[in-house]
This record gives sequence, structure tokens and C-alpha cells, in this order.
Amino acid sequence: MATTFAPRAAFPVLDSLPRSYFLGHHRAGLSKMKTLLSTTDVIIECRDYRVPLTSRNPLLEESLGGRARLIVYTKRDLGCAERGNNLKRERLLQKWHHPSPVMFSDHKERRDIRRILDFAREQAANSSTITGTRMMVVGMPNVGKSSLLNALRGLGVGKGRVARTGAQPGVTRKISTSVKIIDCSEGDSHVYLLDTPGVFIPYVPDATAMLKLALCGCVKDSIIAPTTLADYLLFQMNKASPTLYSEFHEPTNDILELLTAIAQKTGRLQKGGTPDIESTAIWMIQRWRSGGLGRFILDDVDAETINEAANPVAPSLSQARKAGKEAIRVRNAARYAGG
Ligand SMILES: Nc1nc2c(ncn2[C@@H]2O[C@H](COP(=O)(O)OP(=O)(O)OP(=O)(O)O)[C@@H](O)[C@H]2O)c(=O)[nH]1
Repeated sequence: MATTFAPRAAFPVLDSLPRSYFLGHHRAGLSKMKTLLSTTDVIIECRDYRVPLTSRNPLLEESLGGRARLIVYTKRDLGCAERGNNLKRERLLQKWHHPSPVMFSDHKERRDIRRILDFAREQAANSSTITGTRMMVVGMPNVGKSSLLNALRGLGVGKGRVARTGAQPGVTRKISTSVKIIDCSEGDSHVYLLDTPGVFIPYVPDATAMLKLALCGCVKDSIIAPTTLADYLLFQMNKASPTLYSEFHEPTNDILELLTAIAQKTGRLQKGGTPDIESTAIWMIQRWRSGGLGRFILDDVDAETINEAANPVAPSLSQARKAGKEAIRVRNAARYAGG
């Protein structure tokens, strides 16, 4: 008789995982952003739709407060499967951020980009400045800030991409020069946007949060072992639907079993036909990131989890000290790996 599959109820706590990825260019970028705040009218803060709670960086709110703020949840296309649930979750997020407006975007979806441009136009119309409205796009690494800037410029003034984008974090290292996204020739006043480097959270108290952020590409892939990350992805896929990987294997909680099956089916084999587990784990993660292994979100969003995210427990002094040491270790490791 066939046994029914039961997904793991919890993922093991991995205390040895790094909890920081706060690099030199994050710190330098944030300092520069602070100096530009007096000439900035609006902050567009990007967060990742798949981790709406975990991709909140309180540092960006504390350091860049006092300005009108639009929160944009990017990569909506990668987190959307069931429309009903999305609407419920999106309403909760809007309520959380009130009175700041909240939008959800896929950078390739004109309707989403047009909504953000309409917001920018409205801000410009309400502003008395004659030099144009200045906005700054900020957020965690790899959330899609530069892609958003390119999309706004493309639709807003019909010009091509200016900002470099890439699948790994840290493509943008410095604050860009102003890019025009709305031209006053159309009866509006100019709106300019600045791209900024992604800034990571100085210390992530929770190892699971670190796994989520790594899975979404906020930290370099060399920071957490690919098989660990693939195992966490399997845990999340089983929660969403164990059929997501049915082309490779029947439902399982065993990552090595699944990676072996994928390696065999996709030909990722070493000499002698041994499955190349590490490169298969990287392939699996990248395939999920591009939407090929299910589109679902990693955070549980409800009134309680939002409340916890809004009022995080402050790290203790020893955690803060540990974070400092950890940041130096990670910085050195990233430097060594070319990060
Ligand atoms: N599917 C999908 N992919 C997106 C979206 N926005 C950005 N991306 C992809 O996410 C990756 C990161 O995008 P970037 O625009 O370089 O991210 P960033 O925030 O500027 O990254 P940093 O340089 O680390 O600051 C790229 O591979 C983009 O193509 C989106 O809305 N949907």
C-alpha cells in the first residue's frame, strides 16, 4: 500500500550559518544616501515580493526617514500563483505600511510600471520645486532596484537601459547620476531618479531569515553551501506543493535523493557518471529564482507575523558584538571570493 507523503513540519535550526552580509560598499552607500537626503523628495523602497517581511531592512527606514516613501514589492511575478491569496496578503501589507503607499511590481509588466510613474507624476504635481522632483530607489541587494529604474525610464521617457542589472547581488556598487524618468515636455515637471547600491541588514538574528534572503539572491551564492540552500528550497516547495518537482522525483524530504535524480535527468554528472550534487543544487536554486520550480512566497504573512516584523526584538549587546565580528568575517570571505 502506498504511503502518503508528509512534508517536514520544521526546518532544522542551523546555528553555524552566517548572519550578516553587511559589506563595505553597503556601509559607504548608506552614508552617501544620507548626505543626499536633503535634496531628495521621495524614497522608493524596494522589497522582494517573495519575502515581504524578511526583506525589510530597518536600517533604511531609520537612516532615510523624514521623506515621502513609496514601498514597491518587486518580482511579484515570481511570488504569484493563487490570485485570491495574493489579494489578501497584499491588503495586509498595504495596511501595515499605511499611510505610505504600497505597490506590487513585475518590471516587465507595463501596467505596474505605469502605476509607479503615475505616483511620481502626482508627487511632482504637488511639489513647488522648479528644478524637478528627485527620487531615490533603495533596498536590499538584488531586489530589482536597477531593473525598476530601467523600466521607469523606458516607459517614462522612451529611453533605453542605463543601469547594469544582474542575477547576483552587488552589481550596483555606487550611487548613480540622476536619471530622468518623466519629462516636463509632456506638461508634467521633470522627475529624476537615483539608483543606489543594495544595503543588507547588519545582523539577521534568525537563521531561517538568512536562508530565505539567500534563496532570493540577496547574498552571494558563495556565502551559504548550495546543498543547504537547496534543502531549504525543498522544504519550502514541499510546503507549497510536493508536485512542483514531479518531473524529477516523487515527493521526498531527502535533498540528496532529489539532487541525484535531477543530476541524472539533466546530465549533471562527473567522471564515472557520479552525480555532481553541488552544481545540481546551484541549478535547482537558479531554476526556482527564474520561476521554473513554482512561484510562491517564503514568508507566512498574517496579522501576527506582520506585527512581529514591525516590532523586532532588538539584538542583545552580545549579539551586536557577534554581528560586528561576523560582518568582518563575511566581508573578508566576500573579498576573497571577489564579492
Ligand atoms: N522575475 C523578475 N525578475 C526581476 C524583477 N526585477 C528584477 N529582476 C531580476 O532580478 C535580478 C536583480 O535585479 P537588479 O535590478 O540588478 O537588482 P538590484 O536591486 O539593482 O541589485 P544590486 O546591484 O545588488 O543593488 C536581475 O536578474 C533582474 O533581471 C521582476 O520584477 N521580476
